[in-house]
Amino acid sequence: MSLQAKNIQWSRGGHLVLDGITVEPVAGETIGLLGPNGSGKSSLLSLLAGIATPDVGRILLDDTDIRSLRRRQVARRVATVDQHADTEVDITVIDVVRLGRIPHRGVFGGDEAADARAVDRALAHTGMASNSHRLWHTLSGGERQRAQIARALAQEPAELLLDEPTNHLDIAHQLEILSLVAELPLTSYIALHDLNLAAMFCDRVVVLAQGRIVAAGTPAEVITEELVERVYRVRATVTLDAVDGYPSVSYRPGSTRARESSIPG
Ligand SMILES: Nc1ncnc2c1ncn2[C@@H]1O[C@H](COP(=O)(O)OP(=O)(O)OP(=O)(O)O)[C@@H](O)[C@H]1O
Repeated sequence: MSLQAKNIQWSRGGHLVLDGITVEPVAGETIGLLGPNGSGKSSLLSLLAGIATPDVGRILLDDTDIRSLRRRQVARRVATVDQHADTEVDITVIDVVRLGRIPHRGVFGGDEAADARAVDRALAHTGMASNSHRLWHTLSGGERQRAQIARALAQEPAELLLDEPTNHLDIAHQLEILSLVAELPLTSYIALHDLNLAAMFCDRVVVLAQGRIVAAGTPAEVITEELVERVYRVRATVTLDAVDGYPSVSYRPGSTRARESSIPG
């Protein structure tokens, strides 16, 4: 159940962006979308969010094709945090978080008490309650990212889609944001470039290359030296963490990029 992609194909400008994509998370799982630049991670997220529509295949929200749902119905279930989630308008954190309640408002307004409770819960969950009246331009990158996640949580979604949520964050904030997301009782899809962070925080990972799935499974099954070389053309040593058992990647100088890609088509 949950939010699933079934045999998706999607082209843009005559270019096959995604082909034969099936991802079927169990409710509550954190799914890492991995793959080189241009492999299709953001495109898949936009299809899962219902922002774009596949040419072939279906995006199912539980058992319902997302195409048959109204925008507002989807937004009540699926929240997104974009790579470039930012605002030029200098509003306060709490006003940003309140935007998450828009899908819950009807023509005659919404339930103000429920809105306030959801906003308070989202601020508390992301550790932003004490920052709620700060102006956007005074926030650090990590605080802005937390505010955007709070806005998504105020939506009270069952599914959360995040496109490189750790971009531009220092390592402490990367760990903090991903711990926060992984602990949420939601189904999450996270596009990530950092294989070590994906290994630490994702229940399962899906690796895309040239718009196709080239590997999928638990991080320990998927993130191997062979995979890193085949997909990224980079030599690496992969060891299993002695305490937690997840794979840990150390890169070795001297990539293998010069060789022709052998990614299966
Ligand atoms: N609207 C579009 N028109 C033409 N090509 C597109 C369009 N959207 C995506 N693409 C192409 O689809 C491919 C996948 O892009 P996408 O942004 O999904 O990859 P990505 O894995 O998220 O990349 P990155 O890691 O660089 O963010 C790229 O080759 C991109 O140029």
